[in-house]
Amino acid sequence: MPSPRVTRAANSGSPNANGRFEFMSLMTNKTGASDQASARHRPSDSPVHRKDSSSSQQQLPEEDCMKLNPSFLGIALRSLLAVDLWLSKKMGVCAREGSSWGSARPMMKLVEISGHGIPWIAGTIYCLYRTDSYAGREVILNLLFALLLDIILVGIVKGIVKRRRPTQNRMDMFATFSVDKYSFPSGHATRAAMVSRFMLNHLVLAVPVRILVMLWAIVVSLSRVMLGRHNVTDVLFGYFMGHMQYSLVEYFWLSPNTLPALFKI
Ligand SMILES: CC(C)=CCC/C(C)=C/CC/C(C)=C/COP(=O)(O)O
Repeated sequence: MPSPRVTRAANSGSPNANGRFEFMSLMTNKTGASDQASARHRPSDSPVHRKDSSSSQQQLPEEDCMKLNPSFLGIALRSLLAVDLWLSKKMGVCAREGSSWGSARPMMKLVEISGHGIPWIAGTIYCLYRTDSYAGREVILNLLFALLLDIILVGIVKGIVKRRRPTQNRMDMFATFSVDKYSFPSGHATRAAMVSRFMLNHLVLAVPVRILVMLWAIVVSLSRVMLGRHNVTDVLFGYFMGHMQYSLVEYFWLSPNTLPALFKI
């Protein structure tokens, strides 16, 4: 004889202490535990597929987790974004002449020019023209390839992401493309990371010069946030992307065999 509790639940469909309807336990009693497990996996028996499941209380815990995860990710991303904006604003100490480190703004703009694409590309073409050694020409040609690749890849990502520059930024940068109204990723950070790694791996440099090259890359990247041009995440991603670009250049290294005409001296 069924217990009064089960009979009442079967008739009324009222929820138990867990908010789960008692007819679930009734099904277990009739068919056994293994049947309950298989019933869970039958789409037609699943609360999600049941036409009359108007209440979200009927959903199984696993499904609740699947629903909560995206919102958890959303909250995490929104929190990261809030920290990013707050930190970037705090670090933008040279964003204006009147900012706390406003007097350092002209020096930061010189650092900005030192990582700009035009001096790097023009300087590399000049060195390519002046170099008469075979090995030197190979290295410089690959540096030129790296710089052009950097401009293209950064332009593509900026055009896809379309993240606006921080509100504290003054758009007074020299020689920009239309995509440079966007801030993600920082083109200066990608270039600084890529060029510094390139120089450290392909030029024979004394230790103090190697340290200077590393410091230059870090200062150029840091200056993007200090000038208010970028958020911290734009620069961090840019630095990472610069390293990835360097690996790409190594992979597709142009040799005298690939471009023989350019190596005729
Ligand atoms: C030969 C050639 C196509 C040169 C173009 C060089 C050029 C105008 C690069 C843009 C450099 C720039 C302003 C990048 C923006 O850097 P962010 O760090 O502000 O993203």
